[in-house]
Amino acid sequence: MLNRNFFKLSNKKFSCAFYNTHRNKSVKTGIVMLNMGGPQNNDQVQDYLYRIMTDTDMIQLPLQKFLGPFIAKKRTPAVQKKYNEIGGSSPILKWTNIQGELLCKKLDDICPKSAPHKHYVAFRYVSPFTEDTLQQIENDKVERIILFSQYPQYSCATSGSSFNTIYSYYKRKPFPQSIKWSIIDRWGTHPLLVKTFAEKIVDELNQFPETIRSKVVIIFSAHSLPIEAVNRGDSYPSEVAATTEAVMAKLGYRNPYVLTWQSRVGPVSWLGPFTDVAIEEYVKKGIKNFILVPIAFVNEHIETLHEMDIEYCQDLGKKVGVELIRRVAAPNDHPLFIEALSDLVSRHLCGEESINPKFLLRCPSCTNVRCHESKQWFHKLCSV
Ligand SMILES: C=CC1=C(C)c2cc3[nH]c(cc4nc(cc5[nH]c(cc1n2)c(C)c5CCC(=O)O)C(CCC(=O)O)=C4C)c(C)c3C=C
Ligand code: FES
Ligand SMILES: [Fe+2]
Repeated sequence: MLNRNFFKLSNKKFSCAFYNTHRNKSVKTGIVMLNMGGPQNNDQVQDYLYRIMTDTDMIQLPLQKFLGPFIAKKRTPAVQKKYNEIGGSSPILKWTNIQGELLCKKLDDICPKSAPHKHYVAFRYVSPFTEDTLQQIENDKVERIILFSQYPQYSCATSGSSFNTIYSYYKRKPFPQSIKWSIIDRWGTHPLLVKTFAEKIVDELNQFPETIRSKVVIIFSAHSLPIEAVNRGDSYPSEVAATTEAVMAKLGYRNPYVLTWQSRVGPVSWLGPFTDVAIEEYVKKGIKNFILVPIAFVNEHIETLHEMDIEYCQDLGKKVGVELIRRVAAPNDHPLFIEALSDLVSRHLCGEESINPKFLLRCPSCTNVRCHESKQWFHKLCSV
């Protein structure tokens, strides 16, 4: 039997204080920070790419068992070179640990009854792997777990793959019945996340001469998705657009803006318009001042530090004749962003939310059996 009570959906709004005074024993709470992760050194790059390119939740390729490893191997030297150019490793682990520590410190203050809170990093394609982290949580005898996707916008390729991995892990081994579970699957329009981006954009806008400031084009750029996934009904494109609109609303729509897509990989069609093409085409149209905003990831990574900073701002900007282009930093350890994280988690701890009904609905054209089984499994967890 699974422990399901915690998942009952409730419209009741409890304050943390109310909740805490009605609990008679402290709980030790694990915040599981789900993400794809990035290689810590050159030696990890090929395995990392292999795991991505053979993950059928992430991408579906013809003859994937052969083509996936082939692309991974072929891509390895170029990707190693990129990581070398940004310091030799992906900063995702470093930032996730900083964010987790700041988050738990805040939670210990605002929700003392569920303290001590401890963050766990659960990566999909590199250590610390999700499976090892789940085992660690059991070893630590954690009483309560918040599964917290670190992708603000939900995609079956990213967040979905992480949740499916948790399902697959427990399909193979006994489920720890004593643990209470809660899920944060998406949060792309959280007011404090939106405010974080808006403040960072204003900081960058202020670096432009006043005479051109209002004309600077804000390019919101997110990792692209294969067209096949878009047509299947993956909600990521609309959720990224929702974040973009919320940020622009916060800024009073003061500048022209556009949403574009970057980082296409492998021989499939990807959602456009592409960020590099947009920059080039706007310059041709006489628009030469830009701010780039990485809107779909919460910490620096290869795509901000290499693709945006080096390939777009530096190399492409020079080649096509950009006047000024600046990149907004990822949320990282911005205090407002840490507030956003702690607000999201504390709502779960206080019983206001446990799972989002949208999480249980598959894409209209999903044929992935693992999605079906995984959603059913999470649904059982939710219904008593
Ligand atoms: C193979 C298909 C891929 C899909 C679909 C995809 C979607 C997707 N990815 C992110 C966020 C990130 N991806 C990152 C790296 C990365 N992504 C893919 C492939 C797909 N991503 C590869 C092969 C790689 C490795 C790098 C490369 O070969 O270029 C990263 C960076 C990690 C780091 O180490 O810094 C992020 C972040 C999102 C949000 C997304 C959307 C649905
Ligand atoms: S691909 Fe979206 S639910 Fe399966
Ligand atoms: Fe990616």
